[in-house]
Amino acid sequence: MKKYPIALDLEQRRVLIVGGGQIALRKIKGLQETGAVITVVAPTILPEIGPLVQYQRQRPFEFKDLLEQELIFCCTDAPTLNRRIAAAVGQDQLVNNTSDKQTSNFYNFATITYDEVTINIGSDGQNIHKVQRVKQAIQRYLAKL
Ligand SMILES: C[C@@]1(CC(=O)O)c2cc3[nH]c(cc4nc(cc5[nH]c(cc(n2)[C@H]1CCC(=O)O)[C@@](C)(CC(=O)O)[C@@H]5CCC(=O)O)C(CC(=O)O)=C4CCC(=O)O)c(CCC(=O)O)c3CC(=O)O
Ligand SMILES: NC(=O)C1=CN([C@@H]2O[C@H](COP(=O)(O)OP(=O)(O)OC[C@H]3O[C@@H](n4cnc5c(N)ncnc54)[C@H](O)[C@@H]3O)[C@@H](O)[C@H]2O)C=CC1
Repeated sequence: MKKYPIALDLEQRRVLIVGGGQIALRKIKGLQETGAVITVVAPTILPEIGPLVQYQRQRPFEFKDLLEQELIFCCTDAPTLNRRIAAAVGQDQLVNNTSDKQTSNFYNFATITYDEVTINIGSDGQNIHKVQRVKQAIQRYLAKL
């Protein structure tokens, strides 16, 4: 099914990141300056993550962590757990399972910021490698303007 691209206003919205490794860090970096209120839950959390989030719960995920969260990223290195979390979200919650796109109800774009213009590149989850090649080609083009 085709996906519908939108730009979300996340100011004061609650975002949960399950997992505290490299992929979690990438998603958290993408959330900077959106005004989102970010909670991370994981037994081990990269030290770089601390200054970038509002709340850290240094322990394994519990299902009650989902309560009142609006956007959820499953970023653990346990694909079965990521899938169980994605399956447990409510109808009004958005979930991105980084280890199984079939269970996500949204994806992230690769983004280029060019002054006030944002260029979002995506493939509806079809081909991340092509997305990265196109991003590089656009960056080379913009560098020449
Ligand atoms: C479905 C999706 C789920 C989601 O939303 O997370 C997804 C899935 C997968 N990614 C994989 C690999 C990598 N993804 C990245 C990076 C990014 N991936 C992002 C999005 C998405 N990736 C969503 C689809 C977006 C769309 O196409 O519409 C970006 C755009 C946004 C973000 O995640 O923040 C960010 C770009 C940052 C930038 O360049 O700007 C890197 C690079 C790195 O980690 O440094 C690698 C290592 C690549 C390598 O090996 O070089 C694999 C394994 C593939 C394989 O090995 O074959 C899968 C699984 C699969 O495709 O099934
Ligand atoms: N969407 C994408 O672009 C990509 C997704 N991935 C997926 O992301 C996953 C994570 O990758 P990395 O961040 O590199 O792994 P990592 O090893 O750096 O981090 C894993 C994190 O999961 C946490 N974790 C483990 N069990 C947990 C539990 N019960 N509750 C809460 N947190 C728990 C760990 O404490 C750690 O913080 C990979 O296994 C893979 O499935 C990997 C590459 C690209």
